[in-house]
Formats: sequence, structure tokens, C-alpha cells
Amino acid sequence: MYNQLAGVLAAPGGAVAAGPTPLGRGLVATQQVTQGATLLSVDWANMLCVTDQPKLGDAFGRRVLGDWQMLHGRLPPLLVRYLVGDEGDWFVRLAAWLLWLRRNAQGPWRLYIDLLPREEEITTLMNYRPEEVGELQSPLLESRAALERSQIAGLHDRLFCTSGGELRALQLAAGLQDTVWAACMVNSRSFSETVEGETVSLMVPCADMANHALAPNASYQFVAPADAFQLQALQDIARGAEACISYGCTHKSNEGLMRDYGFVVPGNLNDRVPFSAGKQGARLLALGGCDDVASQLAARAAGLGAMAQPSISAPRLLEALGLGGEAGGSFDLTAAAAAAMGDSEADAARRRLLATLMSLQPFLRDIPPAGSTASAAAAAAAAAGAAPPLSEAELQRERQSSAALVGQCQQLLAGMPTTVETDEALLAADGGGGERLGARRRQAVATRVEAKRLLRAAEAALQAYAAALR
Ligand SMILES: C[S@@+](CC[C@H](N)C(=O)[O-])C[C@H]1O[C@@H](n2cnc3c(N)ncnc32)[C@H](O)[C@@H]1O
Repeated sequence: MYNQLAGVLAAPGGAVAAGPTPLGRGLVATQQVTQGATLLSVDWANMLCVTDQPKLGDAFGRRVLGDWQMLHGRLPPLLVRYLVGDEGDWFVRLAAWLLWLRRNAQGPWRLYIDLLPREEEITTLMNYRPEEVGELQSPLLESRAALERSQIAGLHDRLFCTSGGELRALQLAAGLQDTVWAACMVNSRSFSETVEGETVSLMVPCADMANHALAPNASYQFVAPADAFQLQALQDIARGAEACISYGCTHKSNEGLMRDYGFVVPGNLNDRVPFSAGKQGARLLALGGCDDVASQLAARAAGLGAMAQPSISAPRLLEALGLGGEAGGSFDLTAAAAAAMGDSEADAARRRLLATLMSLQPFLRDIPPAGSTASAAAAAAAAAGAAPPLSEAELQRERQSSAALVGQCQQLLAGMPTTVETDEALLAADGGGGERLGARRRQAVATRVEAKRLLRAAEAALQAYAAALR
């Protein structure tokens, strides 16, 4: 089906086709590709394009919509008015267009719709039913899923619902599930580009088969001289290898990725262990009875002297984790993260360690300034080949602190109904395709096991720290 679609909507000579990949269905190189080569080119008249803020200028968006209608047939005037108007935001307008195509399209746009994931295959949070969200084993994700679903229900009732929505004459969505489907498609498959100074949002057939990678080997852009949206190779790509792009979501935690795309990144650098400096932590750290980091900082800013030391020595922690390395314990987090962007499990484990380090930030003391040596004391000690000695009382406090934080990890893990091992066994028995578990349950297990792996990594790091204390 993909080849049929590409034969009509993409320019001849493409070097990729849809196929099975380790990430699910994706784009696979059909030939050896050299760096800089065009992998796929889709003419602007063959994409769905809406201008994000029509009031700031919409000449490009109107031109593309005009060309689209000349090539693919006229759209109902009510829909056209809605697409070029500024009543709905870009997201809602693209969803309306998709819903209309789903009900009415023929030819290549029928193929396009048929190639899109079906409801039962969609794993974005919004598509989880209330009875399924418990599988995520995360109160945060559960409440986020409920919120997403209630927001989309509001949109459905107000706009798309065939019985009472403002656009009911277009007969867009018979039930809430239709609207959820369209919203998930727009969320997870649209591109944003600025063309002729106009920011537009696009659904681009064929190009929207590209999966996301932390270290992408392809990029996308609108190429004005070609009047086309293109995927290009950032490096040589072997025949049969997957071509991946970056979704530009490098700042998103796994919660954000589940919300927008329905997948998680193993070892997501933006995830944090939700350590708390609650009562137990505050007592152990002798921080004057403050219950959380924010109030500690506020109290410190207010000059309350009882704000004693953070609990963990940063240079010692780095050393215990094998992350110090350089003279004076200097550590470049950005460089360490950049060096761990691969697909391997070792890279994912490394990223979990870095995420742990960042989670511990509120508790660290003697943090070395970026790119420089640690504290003067640490620098002197490093020159002498050893960390500065700690008094027995200091050692005692460090041990108590790490024990308290380890306890928090263990408590969080114990509060989840299944273990890493059970989850991994479930995934292994499923064989990769979600055939037995179903797509959403499989993704829920993949998501919760990733949260547990981070907690395990944090627990192990703190235990290594405690063991290295002397
Ligand atoms: C733009 S589409 C990519 C094509 C999609 N795989 C398909 O079969 O239609 C985005 C969706 O692909 C999947 N995806 C993309 N990147 C992924 C990744 N790195 N890991 C797992 N799933 C991914 C997610 O389901 C996401 O919502």
C-alpha cells in the first residue's frame, strides 16, 4: 500500500519505503544512500497544510490549499472556511481535515487514511481507556491520560460531534473515538515548518512514516526551490537500515513522549527520580525542619541560617560512579550526554545514570562549575590523588542521606504492582509486536518498566556512593 501511495503522492526516485523495523513500522532504505541524498520528496500540493496563525499572514497556506483542491478535488466550502480561518487552532483544523478525508476520501487519500494506524494500534495517552490506564502504574500518567481524554471530549462535543458540534453539517465524527483518532494522528504525525515567514503545520504522506531516534540519520525540511517537503540523509545509510529523524522532542520526558507520541525513550535524560526532601529526608539532612526543596531554598534565600549543607558530596558521587575522571573532578554533563545517544542498552544505562545525577541535584554540594575544577579542596585532593577526607560525623551524615534516598527508590518500586523482571518477561513473551498483549497494554508495560529501570539505576548509584564512602 505504501508503494502505491508513494507512486502517486511522492516524487519518483525515492530511496525509502515503509517496512518493519525494530521500532515498529518505519522507513527503510531501499538502496545504499549517501550522505546528503534526498530520501523522499513530497510536492506541496500533496500534503495537508494549514497556517498556524492566519492573522499574521497566510498567503502560503492559501496557495497550497488551492493547489491541493485543484489536484485532489474541491472540499466543502464550510471545511475550507474553517481550514483558512482562525477560529480553531492549527491542531483542530488539521484534525477536521483528516476526519473529513476519513469519511469521504477516494484514490490516494483513501490509501493514506488506510495506512494510518487504527484505533487499537494507537498508544498515545489520550487513547487509553479509563479501565486501561492502571497498566501504566503511574498516578501521574493516569491523571494526565484522564485530563487529555476529558479535553478531547470537550472538543468533540463542541466541534466535531455529528449531532451537536459546530461543524456537524460536515458529519466529521460519529463518536468520541473518531475525534480521539484524529487528534492522535495530528499529535503524533504532523510536522511544523516556517515557509516564506509563515509557520505552517503539515501532514505529509509517506514522510510521516519516519520514526524518531535520539541520533537521527535523516532530517526533514521544506525545500522552497523544489516546492517540496523532503527527507534527507544526514549520513550514509545502508540498504535495509531504518531512516530515522528527530521529532524535535529532545526536551521531553517519557511522560511527554507518551502524551504526544505514545512511546518512551529507554534512558530518557529528561526523566527524574521524584526524590523528596520530605520529613524523613529533612530530618536526616538536619535542614531545619523544612519539608521540601522549594521551601528549603526559600528559607535559604530568606537568610535562615539553619539551611545547612546539601547531603551528597558531588565530587565523591562522581568519583563513586566513575564519572569524575578528570583532574579536580570536573565533569561535563553535556558532553557525557552527547556521548551516550546511541541505541545500545549500554548507552541507555549511561543515560539513566546521568538522569539519576540530575535527579540528585537538589541534594548535591560542592558542585564543580561546568568545565572547571571542583572545589579548591577537591582540586587539591585530586592533585594529591585522593578526595578530601571527611570527618566521622560527615561520613555518618552522607551514609544516612544516601540510605534515605535509597529507601525512597525502594519505596517507589515496592508501590508498583509488578517488578522489572515480571514486566520484562511479559514483553519477551509478547514477541515484539503486541500480538498477545495488544498495542496499548504492551506500551504500558514498556513505559512502566522504563520508570522502574531508572529507579533501579538510582538505587544502585546511591548504594555505590555509600559503599565508596570512607
Ligand atoms: C510519525 S509516526 C511514525 C510511523 C509509525 N511508526 C507508523 O507505523 O505509522 C509516529 C509514531 O511512530 C511510533 N514511533 C516513532 N518513533 C518511535 C520510537 N523511537 N520508538 C517507538 N515508537 C516510535 C510511535 O507510535 C509514534 O506515535
